[in-house]
Amino acid sequence: MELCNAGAQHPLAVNTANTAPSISSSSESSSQRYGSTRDFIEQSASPVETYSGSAMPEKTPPGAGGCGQRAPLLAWSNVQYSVKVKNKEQTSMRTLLHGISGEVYPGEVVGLLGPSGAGKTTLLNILAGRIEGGVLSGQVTFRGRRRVPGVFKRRVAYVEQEDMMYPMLTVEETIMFAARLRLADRSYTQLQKVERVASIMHQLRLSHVKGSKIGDALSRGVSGGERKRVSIGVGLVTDPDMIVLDEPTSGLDSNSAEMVVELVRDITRSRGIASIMTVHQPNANMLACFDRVLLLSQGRLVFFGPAADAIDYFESRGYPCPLRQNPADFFIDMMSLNNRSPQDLEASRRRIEHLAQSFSGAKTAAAGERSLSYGGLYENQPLAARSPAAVAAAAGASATTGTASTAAGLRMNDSFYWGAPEADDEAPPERASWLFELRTLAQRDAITTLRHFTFLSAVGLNTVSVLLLLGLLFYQLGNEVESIQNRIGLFFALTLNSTYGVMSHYLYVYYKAKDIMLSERGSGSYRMTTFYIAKLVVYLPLAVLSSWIYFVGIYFMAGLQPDAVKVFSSLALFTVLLVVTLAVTLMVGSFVNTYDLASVISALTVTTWVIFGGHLANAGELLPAIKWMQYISPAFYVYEGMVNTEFTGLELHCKANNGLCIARGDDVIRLYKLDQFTVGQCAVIGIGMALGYNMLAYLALRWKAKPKYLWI
Ligand SMILES: Nc1ncnc2c1ncn2[C@@H]1O[C@H](COP(=O)(O)OP(=O)(O)OP(=O)(O)O)[C@@H](O)[C@H]1O
Repeated sequence: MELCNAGAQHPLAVNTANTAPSISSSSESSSQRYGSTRDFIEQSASPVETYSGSAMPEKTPPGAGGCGQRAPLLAWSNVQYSVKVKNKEQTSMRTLLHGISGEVYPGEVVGLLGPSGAGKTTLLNILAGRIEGGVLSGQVTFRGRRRVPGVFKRRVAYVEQEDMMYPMLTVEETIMFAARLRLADRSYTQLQKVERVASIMHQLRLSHVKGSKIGDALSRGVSGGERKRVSIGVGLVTDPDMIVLDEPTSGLDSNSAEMVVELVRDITRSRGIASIMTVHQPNANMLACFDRVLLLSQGRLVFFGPAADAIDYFESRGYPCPLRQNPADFFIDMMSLNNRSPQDLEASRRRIEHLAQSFSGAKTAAAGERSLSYGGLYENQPLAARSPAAVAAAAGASATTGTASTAAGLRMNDSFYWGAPEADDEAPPERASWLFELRTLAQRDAITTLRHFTFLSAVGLNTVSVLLLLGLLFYQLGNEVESIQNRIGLFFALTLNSTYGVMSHYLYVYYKAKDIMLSERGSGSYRMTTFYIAKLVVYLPLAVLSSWIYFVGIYFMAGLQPDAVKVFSSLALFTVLLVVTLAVTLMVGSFVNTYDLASVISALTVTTWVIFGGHLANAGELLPAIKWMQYISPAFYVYEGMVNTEFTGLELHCKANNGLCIARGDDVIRLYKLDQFTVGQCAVIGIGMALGYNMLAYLALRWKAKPKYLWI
């Protein structure tokens, strides 16, 4: 593939060198004085090491005849973003971005640089279609047209700062599952997916660790740099048009950080896609990987152009870069507020204001002289052709043909721009079939759950300890009248443990999975129905089997009625309670944003169920005002059903001298007022609750997980 833009002349180079005399006069001296730094940046843009694997096709922008008619892949103009902030008792709007414009071309890497709090992540999120809340204005176009959210999010890979991946999956499994979920099973064979994953691992230099686990703070896995590359690999499986990376180097040592940035540059060039990334403090090698840098300070655009030109530009504004200082550090110093003293703060404020206004002025001047630094004819040219002469010629041509441009210089409706809209441009890429997606998610959940050692240990420990504790506490109850209390107590203990046990274990794993889902959901990776049902498919058998083990064991250790119908009835009722509890766990987990709050709410829910479950207070003696709570407690129906099953037909032995004697189990049921519903009715109500709570859990998930991003 022909690479067009390496070391290209850029709009700002035109601005600084040709539109303002003061700049052009200083540019020569600056290149002499800072020749080494500038040369270094330009020369460090090393040739691209491409991978010629066939699994990832190269991109040819529609409507563009290769490099001859380049147009921005993504263009943004006058982007303004404000949020509501509370200051003591007053609420006011704070503007985080002030009318930012720019564009990124296929094959180009743009670095967003600026001091902390400059608005880099905010701008990146807006460009990636991931901004929530606040007031957003301006215009962003993708391939010359307004973004269609469903299409855009599947054509753009967003690599978050936090790597959201399952720590127990291997590198290969992580990328493979992403491929299986994001590539339609009708369009790609398994072999093609395997080839694509291999190609991505090769390109990202991950092949040697493909069998290593991702790992996390608790379990050792691949290194930070490798993990970041896996995140990038996950984004690449759909063969996106653009990669957006938020701080891909954060937390990495300089070697790993450089490698990540270099790989992004190589992939960008070799695949002809575009990349935008925020980087906190790049070293000179990393800076050299950016075709252009967008410098932000206090939400204002300070510079946008090749890094090498930024040195000239800063000098032309009276801020020369000291010899041998890392230019990125210099830019960030120049753009940072200096809080050391009120005077320093004021001086730094004035400097930032000056830089932002100068750049805005340079752009306006450039636009006035028709060199069109943003949008306009210029963008239809290959970057290499953007010499001042070429630009001037193009501007002249524009004048004669009367080409229209918008106020921001973007020619959104020009068919020359990206060619006529293609039918499939607006259609989201085909997705995996529902069943295939469910199978893949269930498989991934099964692997991650079964490899979750802490979780499995907790479940196993709970099963064994409950079996031993309750089995020994209620060992061989017999049929004496005293066994009434023990039988009732045993069913209460079983109800209590099944609910608390399931909630505490599954809420935790669900939160981990939900965090990853929310991140994957942003890319439209899969449907909510498949995500939810996969959870049930994996969690339910595990919860049921582990609980059955202690239930059956305790049943026979306690010597409850060994009648097969009674055993199965009690087991069925117990299972219904497990299903309802899991559904409520998923409902609370879906609805509540934080695990801490969810665990408090779920503990409160279970406690309420148990209090109104018919054991602690006589079911018939409750105040009418709170009696209804009994009827919304699944524990009440299951407890009543199990007590009914056990005591029906039970003959009890009364001691001769004991004045009080209840000889028939049926009388016990009446005494405790647990005869409001038959066993069958308890089961049906329990099943109804299971279905209802599952439905509510799914709706809560849909509602909470639905992205509420702002689009312009
Ligand atoms: N939703 C919000 N409400 C209020 N203030 C916000 C919100 N989002 C961001 N900010 C503020 O806007 C400014 C820019 O934030 P942003 O995260 O974009 O900066 P940044 O340049 O990425 O910083 P860093 O390099 O430290 O991550 C910061 O001062 C931040 O506190």
